[in-house]
Amino acid sequence: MDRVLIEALAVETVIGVYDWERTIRQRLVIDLEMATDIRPAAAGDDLTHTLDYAAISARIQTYADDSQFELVETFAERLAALLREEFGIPWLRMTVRKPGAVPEAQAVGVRIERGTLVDVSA
Ligand SMILES: Nc1nc2c(c(=O)[nH]1)N=C([C@H](O)[C@@H](O)CO)CN2
Repeated sequence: MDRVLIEALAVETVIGVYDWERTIRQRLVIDLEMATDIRPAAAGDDLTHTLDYAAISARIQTYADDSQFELVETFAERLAALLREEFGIPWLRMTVRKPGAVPEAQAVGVRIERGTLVDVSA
């Protein structure tokens, strides 16, 4: 199935398990792959028939502004559920990276896939 992409979306949020992390905002970087059939939008050149990556990016920003989880797992899981429900996304793959959390690593984080991937192409 086709995908609409958002790559390396940077957000600031309260995230972390340690006391010092509860008082600051840290950067998370999100990659999102969303399954959808893009042909209806392409046929009519019509944004209303596809997943609007600008609207979804804006929703992720407000979610990050308002959330204060300890684990990146919780941040990712709840965001995936919210996006699937609000935007009717049948399947998504989301990577949430926390740069700088482990100084020796470029980034650490989680990757999840949620929903059902139905191939309607061909
Ligand atoms: N699997 C996870 N491991 C860790 C997390 C996390 O969210 N998921 N968080 C931390 C700390 O908050 C860390 O990022 C502070 O540097 C440790 N391990």
